[in-house]
Amino acid sequence: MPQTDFFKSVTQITCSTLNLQKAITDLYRFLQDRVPVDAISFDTYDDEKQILHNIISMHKGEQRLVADLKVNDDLHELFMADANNDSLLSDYIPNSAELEISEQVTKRFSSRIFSGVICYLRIEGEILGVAGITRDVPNAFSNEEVELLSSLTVPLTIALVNALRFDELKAVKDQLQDDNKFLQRELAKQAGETVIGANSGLKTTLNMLSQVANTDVPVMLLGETGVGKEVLANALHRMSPRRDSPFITVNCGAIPESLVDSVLFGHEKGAFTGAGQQRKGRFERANGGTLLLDEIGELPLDAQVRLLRVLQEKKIERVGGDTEIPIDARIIAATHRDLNKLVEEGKFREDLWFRLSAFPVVIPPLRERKDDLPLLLAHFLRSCSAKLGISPPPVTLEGVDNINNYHWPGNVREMHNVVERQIILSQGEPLTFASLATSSKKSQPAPEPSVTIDIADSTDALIPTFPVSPASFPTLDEVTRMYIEKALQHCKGKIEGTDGAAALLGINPSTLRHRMRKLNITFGKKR
Ligand SMILES: Nc1ncnc2c1ncn2[C@@H]1O[C@H](COP(=O)(O)OP(=O)(O)OP(=O)(O)O)[C@@H](O)[C@H]1O
Repeated sequence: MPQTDFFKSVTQITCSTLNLQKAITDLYRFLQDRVPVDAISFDTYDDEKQILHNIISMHKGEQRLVADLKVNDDLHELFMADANNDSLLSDYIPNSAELEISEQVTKRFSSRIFSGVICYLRIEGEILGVAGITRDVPNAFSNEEVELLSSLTVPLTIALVNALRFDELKAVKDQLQDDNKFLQRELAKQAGETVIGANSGLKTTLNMLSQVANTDVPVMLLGETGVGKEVLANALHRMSPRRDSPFITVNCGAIPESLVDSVLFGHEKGAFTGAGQQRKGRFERANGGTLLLDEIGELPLDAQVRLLRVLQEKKIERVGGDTEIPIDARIIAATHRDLNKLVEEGKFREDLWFRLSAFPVVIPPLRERKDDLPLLLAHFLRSCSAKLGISPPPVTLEGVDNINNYHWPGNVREMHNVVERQIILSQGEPLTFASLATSSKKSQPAPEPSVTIDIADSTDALIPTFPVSPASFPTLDEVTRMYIEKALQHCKGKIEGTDGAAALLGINPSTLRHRMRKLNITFGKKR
C-alpha cells in the first residue's frame, strides 16, 4: 500500500472518533492486513507524576489489562526532550534509561518485546503520550515498514489531542454544572435561612440539635421524606462554630454506583477514562465545615466500607491518587429509611450505623405538628408569590380547613408544591385547596364511631363563613381554642387513648397538652 494511502486510511480511522480505545482497536485490526504486528499499546503521559497511564493494550488480537507505569528519571528526560526522536527502533535494544522499566513493559505482553516502533506523541514540544507497535520477534520490521509505522505519529497525536481536549471540556462543563447546582442550593438556603416552626413544632428538635451544635459528634437525622432533614442539618451547621465554613450536601441515593468514590473523595487527572481533570470530592469541599450525607441508607455496601474507613481515619485519598489528605468535617447523616431494618436485612453495615448515629434526632412528620401548618402556609404563600412576581392571594376558611385536615404524606415539600400549584391555578382567586379534601377522603379511613364528633352542627358556630369583615375575623388561636374545647367536651375531658381528644384531633397527647397550656385551656374532666 502506498504511504499516502496508508496515511489517509489511518488518519480516517484514528481521528473519526473521540473514543481512543475504539480508535486503537480499529487501527490494530487495520494494521493486521498490512504490516505484521503482534501488539499495540497506547498511553498518556503524566509528566508531573512521571506515570504512563495505559489507555489500551492489544496483544495477538486480545485486549490486555495493563497497570500504570512509573517512569524513571532518565526515561522521563528522554520523554521530555524536545528532540525529533519520534520513531525509533527497528531492532529493539532498550537504552539504559529504558532498561529499568523494560521488565515492566514486557509484563504487558506475554513475551519480551524484540522489535518495535515507538511513537512519541508531542504537541508544541509537550509530550502527551506514547504509542508502541511491536512484534514478538527480533528484526521483524523492514525499513519500509518502520517508515510506514512512523507515519502513525501525526494522526495518533491528533486523535489524542482531540480526545484530551474533549475530556477537559466535558470535565469543565460538569464542574460548572456541579458548582452551579451547589451555588443555587446555597442561594436557596440563604433565602430560606429561617426554620419555620422553630418556636412551635420543631422547638424540641432544635433544642436537641443546639445541645450538640458546639461539638463534632456525628448527628443522624431521621424522618419521613420532605420533613425538613436538610433544612435542619443546615440549621445545625449554622448553630455550630463551623458556620463560616462550607455546608456541603451529597445525596448518596443519587450517585451512580461507579462514581460514588469519585464524588465523595474526588479523583486525580487520568484516574479513569473521562477523568481529564483533577477534581475535589465532597469530603474535601466540606473541609473545615459540615458534610451532610443525605439518603445514607441508599449507599452501596462496598462504598459503606470505604466511608467507614474515612470516618475512622479522618483522611481521604482521591481516586487514582496516592496522597492522603486529612479531612476535618462535621458529619451529619440523614435518611427516611428504617436503618435498623436495613441493618437486620444486611443492607446497611452495623458498624457504620453505630459510627453515624452517635446522636440520632427524629424529626416529626408534619401531621404531628399541626401548629406549624399556618406558619408554613403563610411562608409558602409569600415565597411562592414573590417567585411568581404577584401578591399573595387570600385563602378561604375552607382552604385553611382542608390544609388542617390533610395528612401530608409528603410533608413540608408536598405543602410547598401544593401551595405553589394552587397559586398558579387560582389566577388570583382565593385559594380553597379543594383537591386536598378529595385526597383526604380517598386516603384516610373513616373515623371510628366511638370517637366521631358531629362537626357539622358545630362548624358554623366555630368558624364564620367566608367572606367576613376583618373586624369579626377570629384569630387562629381563638378558633383553635374553641376547636380544642369542643373536642374535650366531646371526650369528657379525656386527652389520651383512642377515645381521647388528642386522637380525635389527630395530634400527640403531649402536643395537645402543650397547646392547652399555651391557650390557657383548663385541664380536667368537668366540661
Ligand atoms: N421547617 C421548614 N421551614 C421552611 N422550609 C422547610 C422546612 N422544612 C422543610 N422545608 C422545605 O421543604 C422542602 C423539603 O425539605 P428538605 O429537603 O429539608 O426535606 P428532607 O427531609 O431532607 O427530604 P428528603 O428525605 O426527601 O431528602 C425544601 O424545599 C425545604 O426548604
